[in-house]
Amino acid sequence: QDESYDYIIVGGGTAGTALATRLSRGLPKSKILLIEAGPAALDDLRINVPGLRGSILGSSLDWNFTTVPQPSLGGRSIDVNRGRVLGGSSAMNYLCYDRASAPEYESWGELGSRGWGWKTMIDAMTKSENFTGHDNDKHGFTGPIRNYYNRVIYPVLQSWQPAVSKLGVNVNDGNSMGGHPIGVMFQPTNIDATKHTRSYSANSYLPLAGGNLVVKTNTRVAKVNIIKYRDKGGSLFRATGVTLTGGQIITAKKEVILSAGSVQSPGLLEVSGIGQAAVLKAAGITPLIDLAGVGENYQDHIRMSNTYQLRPGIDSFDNLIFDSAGANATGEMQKWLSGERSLYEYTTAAYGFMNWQQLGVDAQMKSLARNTFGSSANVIDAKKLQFLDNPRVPSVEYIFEANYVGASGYTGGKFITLISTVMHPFSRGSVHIDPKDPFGKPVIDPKFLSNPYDQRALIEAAKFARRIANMEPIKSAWETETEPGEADVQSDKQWLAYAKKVAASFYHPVGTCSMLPRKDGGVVDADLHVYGTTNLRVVDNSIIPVIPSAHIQTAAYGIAEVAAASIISEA
Ligand SMILES: Cc1cc2nc3c(=O)[nH]c(=O)nc-3n(C[C@H](O)[C@H](O)[C@H](O)COP(=O)(O)OP(=O)(O)OC[C@H]3O[C@@H](n4cnc5c(N)ncnc54)[C@H](O)[C@@H]3O)c2cc1C
Repeated sequence: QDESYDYIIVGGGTAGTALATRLSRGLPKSKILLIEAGPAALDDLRINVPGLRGSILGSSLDWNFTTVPQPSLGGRSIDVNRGRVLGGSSAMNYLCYDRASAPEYESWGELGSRGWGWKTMIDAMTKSENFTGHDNDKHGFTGPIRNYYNRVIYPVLQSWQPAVSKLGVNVNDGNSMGGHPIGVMFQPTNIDATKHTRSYSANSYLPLAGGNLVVKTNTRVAKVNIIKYRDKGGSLFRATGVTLTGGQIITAKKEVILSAGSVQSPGLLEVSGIGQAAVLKAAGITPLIDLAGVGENYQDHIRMSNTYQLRPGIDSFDNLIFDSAGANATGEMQKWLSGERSLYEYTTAAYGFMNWQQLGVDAQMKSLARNTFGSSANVIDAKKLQFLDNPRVPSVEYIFEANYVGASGYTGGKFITLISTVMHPFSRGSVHIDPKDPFGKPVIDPKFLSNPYDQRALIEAAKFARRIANMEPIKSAWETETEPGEADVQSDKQWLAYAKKVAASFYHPVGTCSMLPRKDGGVVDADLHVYGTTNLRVVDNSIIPVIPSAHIQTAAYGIAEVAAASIISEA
């Protein structure tokens, strides 16, 4: 006999798990099903120990996607890691917990989605937050996701604010979470202050769920089942449920909600008959709704690193990552396991969010952007041009790490790394089903560095990172720039060649089921309903129309909170 539920949520990731929890509490009489392709891994130390962040990349808990070869990156294919586990990418991420500038969330409403904006998102993001600590910043204190400022800070990181501020950049400590991220600062991390474990959707939202939520793990949805029916206004489509990869059909009496993330929600729409007719036909799928935006508008942050070998006697986190069987690492792990203060609590702490004025290249970056995109008819390009005129909106992010995060591989020693990331690259790519294997890995083409602005932005950011590294007190901490190397890379031509060789994703794909008017490439409306359907929504980071200048887990939780409140109020 077929199973049936009121609401089916596809994807037990960051947003999906948060949404399922809230719906179960807000709609206690409804039966809710959350389906996750990966396992529950609530006791997995690689997830729970903050300092082991990154260690499930490439494992069976990672979907291990890659892009198609990127012509502007010398034909390299770039890894696209995504969590395949209950909690999704919130189980795999690097625990950076922050928010973008207010005008960026405001832009969602300005682009045509009524009700969305800074107020909506800050209320929702703080609803999901449970901050431990004292500062004057904007926080939530009663939500499920716990966070604090790292209590383990390597001494070398204390050189960050003094060095960067010598270049004229404002210090913004304890004041960057309320829509004003510009400056140099420490930021929080999503660690539970009581146990010093990662706080993520599976261990922080899900325990709050009601008994009316059923969670199926290790269960993959093949497609959404959709029927056509006639309404007074014409044809509309209705989701009746889902088909699992084994062929089982599960019925949804009220709604199906896709929360499979920016890389997989578009493909689920496509195999279900919603997307560009040409893409669907090539894969042998009968188009039901010809929706041009599905899988388009793929935006991601692009980054590169400058690495510096430390002088003898200056400590770093390296041996805890690269010599995890060594005496220091095993001793620190033992401390963590017995609840003592441990270096394995360390995560990213020191950040900088800057505009081009602060880097001293404002006029040239604006004119390059205008010359390249000034006549673009695309609304996202136009919004990014506006951001360049607003000094509140960061164009570059820096992370200052007390360990090696380079491209050529760790070969021993102690390091600091400056990671430079472009916040609003103009490259917009796509993700679609593979016509030869529609249920297999998607075809991902972010079009990284495919325009002169993005190229220039990355190299100006990395050049400024070198200037920072050469300011005291950072300069006294290191003896050699190992990547890219001052002897090898000096001219802009050399910087660009190096960027093409090493640039990578910062794991923030968005936009592939954008919340925009349909005419502008939208896939969902302001209620997150897929255009042409009555009861099929997308609730995850794929709906974000313009990539924000932040790490984006807070947005995923915020989107889930907004969606939950609206679904509950409509029921
Ligand atoms: C390596 C890495 C590091 C990151 N670091 C940070 C950071 O430090 N700070 C930050 O803010 N953000 C970070 N991010 C980004 C952030 O974590 C993600 O943007 C966010 O978690 C995405 O949430 P989501 O709900 O959109 O998707 P996800 O959390 O990825 O959830 C999608 C879920 O759907 C499941 N799924 C997919 N297809 C199916 C199917 N057919 N059937 C059933 N289930 C399915 C997946 O297994 C997954 O669990 C990082 C991301 C990665 C990958």
